[in-house]
Amino acid sequence: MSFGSIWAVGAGNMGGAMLRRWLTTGLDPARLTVIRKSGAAFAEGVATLSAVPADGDAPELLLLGVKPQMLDLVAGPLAAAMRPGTVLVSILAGVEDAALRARFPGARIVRAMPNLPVAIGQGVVGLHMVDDEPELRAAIDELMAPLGLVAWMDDAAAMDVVAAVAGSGPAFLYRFVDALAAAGVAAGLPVEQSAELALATVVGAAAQAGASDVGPAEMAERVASPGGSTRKGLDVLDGDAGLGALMTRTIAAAVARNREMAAAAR
Ligand SMILES: NC(=O)C1=CN([C@@H]2O[C@H](COP(=O)(O)OP(=O)(O)OC[C@H]3O[C@@H](n4cnc5c(N)ncnc54)[C@H](OP(=O)(O)O)[C@@H]3O)[C@@H](O)[C@H]2O)C=CC1
Ligand SMILES: O=C(O)[C@@H]1CCC=N1
Repeated sequence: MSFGSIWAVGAGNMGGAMLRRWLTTGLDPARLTVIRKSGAAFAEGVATLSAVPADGDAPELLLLGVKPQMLDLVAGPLAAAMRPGTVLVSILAGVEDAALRARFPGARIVRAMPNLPVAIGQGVVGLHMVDDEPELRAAIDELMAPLGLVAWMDDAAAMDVVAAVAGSGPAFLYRFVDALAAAGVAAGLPVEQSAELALATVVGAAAQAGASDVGPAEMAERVASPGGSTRKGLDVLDGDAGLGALMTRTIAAAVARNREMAAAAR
């Protein structure tokens, strides 16, 4: 990895998942300092602090992983501690490049939008950088590669959509699993068995789709025998008020909230 020293400010569900994956794929814990509100130990060999050190050696890379609403609590002390040229990777939903630049003058800013499956190397990380710095881009690619699929977005506005589709996406899928299980119960399956079958079905189907050389639409066709029961179910999902309309509203609501958080940070 090209970055010698890393500070992570915030190491909760998302920041923590990224850091743990980096540690399990070879990041030397001695190069990482975690700064989190509680100061609770993060991982063996990783220095953990409860506040930004006033006189510490500024890092080469800063991973900003607090909630967007906490940005102004940490920005002042962090900006004072950073050196010109520090790379700041922000995973804050919504918060735009200009808002980060205003708070961290002199930093080289990269926005990243990850999701929780990065913990097992099967996540998605959307990336956006305003400045054209090919070397930095290559270093960020190398940093993110162990986390899963990496996708650079040219358009900054697309990051709010990436946050909804990929960042929030796992939560939407978990709801689908629960809804499938609940529907199974409503149709007569025992509660625990329905939950087990629904989860195993989604895990197996997702893994197969991921390994397939045909798209999900064709995969669905292979399940639906002509005149069979899957077609009847798909007719419901594909209807006017079906899954397409529901997902459009779901993503629109999440994107709108990301844009609200962006506005609040301006
Ligand atoms: N959760 C997700 O799936 C995704 C989240 N994100 C983004 O990640 C960011 C973090 O979200 P998430 O991990 O879910 O949130 P969490 O609440 O799980 O983690 C927040 C982290 O911030 C730390 N923190 C809070 N206040 C301070 C402070 N004043 N100084 C230093 N550290 C502080 C907390 O410390 P402590 O550990 O001590 O409590 C914690 O480590 C958000 O900006 C969100 O938009 C992006 C994509 C997906
Ligand atoms: O809910 C949130 O605000 C963040 C953004 C993407 C996933 N979690």
